[in-house]
Amino acid sequence: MSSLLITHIGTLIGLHPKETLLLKGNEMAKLPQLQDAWLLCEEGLIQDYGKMDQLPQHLPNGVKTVSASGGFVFPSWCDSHTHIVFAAPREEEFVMKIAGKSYEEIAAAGGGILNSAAKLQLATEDELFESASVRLNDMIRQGTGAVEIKSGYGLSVESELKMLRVIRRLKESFPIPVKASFLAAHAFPLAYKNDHAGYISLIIDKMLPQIAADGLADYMDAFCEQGFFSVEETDQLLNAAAKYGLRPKIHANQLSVSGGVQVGIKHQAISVDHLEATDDAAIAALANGDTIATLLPSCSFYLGIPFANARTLIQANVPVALATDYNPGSTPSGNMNLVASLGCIKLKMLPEEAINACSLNGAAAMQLADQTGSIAKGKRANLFITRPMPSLAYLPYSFGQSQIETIILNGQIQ
Ligand SMILES: N=CN[C@@H](CCC(=O)O)C(=O)O
Ligand SMILES: [Zn+2]
Repeated sequence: MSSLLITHIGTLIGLHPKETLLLKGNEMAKLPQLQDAWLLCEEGLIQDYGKMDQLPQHLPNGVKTVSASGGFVFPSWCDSHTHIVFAAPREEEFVMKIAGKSYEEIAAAGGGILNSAAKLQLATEDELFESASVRLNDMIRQGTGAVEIKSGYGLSVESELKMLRVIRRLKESFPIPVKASFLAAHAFPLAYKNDHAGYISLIIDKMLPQIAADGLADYMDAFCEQGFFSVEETDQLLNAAAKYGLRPKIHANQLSVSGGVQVGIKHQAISVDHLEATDDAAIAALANGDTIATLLPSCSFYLGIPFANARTLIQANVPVALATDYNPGSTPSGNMNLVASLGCIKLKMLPEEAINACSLNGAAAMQLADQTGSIAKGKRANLFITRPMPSLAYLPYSFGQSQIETIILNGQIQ
């Protein structure tokens, strides 16, 4: 693999020590930087960096040089919560929402997750791979350099496995780390509307053993929410997943206080995600722990539901990550730049906090913080170069616009 030297970096962002794998509390506002810098990538990894006035005399043979022309260099965004494998968009529900229908009302009318599941059953693996690839390429162009993708629009043995095989193919085909979460417990399929125990058994007895045997999932997910999966059902599912070594990353407290946070922590969840409806008991359960609160502000924005209380979580010394939740129903957007902006504008996070939440803590929410999410020697060289900007805050301030000029993955310009 070739070497790449980036010169004339206005500001190099995110220089956390390599051993820093998770940020909480006051640490979240610390984002070490270096001005007037260079950075050298070799064999796909960050080899070294320093000040421009100390540019090394001896560089690797055949090194390619690119000037950042005074722009900032950031570690790539780490998007730790997405549902980008789906068969069709749902813009008809967008129009229903404009006309005043709630997310729950649309789901009850046969829309929502079941609508996506019906369409996914008819799609081939190739079709799903092609459409998810277009989405993932768009996300990469917007600065994402690591991603988690969930199943959950299959809701049958065959279709859940189909989704997970598509995610595996994305893993094998794209130059960024991809993690897979198994989310058959996303909604009860129509056939099991009145037989919840039957669907839970299907997941535990038929899906999990095959998925584990084929190594198709890294994590277990469940939508723990009124009208979806109860705390008891989630508990049962997470117990079963633990037998296969699958740790949880779960949907908790999105539409109501569901008890999802506590059941997630009981099972050593890597992250509990959403938390738009979080109460004091959930914050107390998370306080000072290592379970990451993954907040999804573009979902709140799109659905018009409350925004999670990031400030209280940070004050309670909880590690906070931000992710897109890219999916056809509640968040048809995979733009992490917008997520960083909404983190600042709506969650009142400082730019440094939002950027850490979109990078290092996002990586931690996929157990990838040892290889990506910050600029450290030996880490994967997944980076982006921005236009020259007056300050760090300018990136989230200029919401809805991209400042990104160049994407570098594994030390190679894309
Ligand atoms: N809340 C559950 N799952 C998704 C939405 C899925 C859908 O509406 O298709 C979410 O995270 O928002
Ligand atoms: Zn989700």
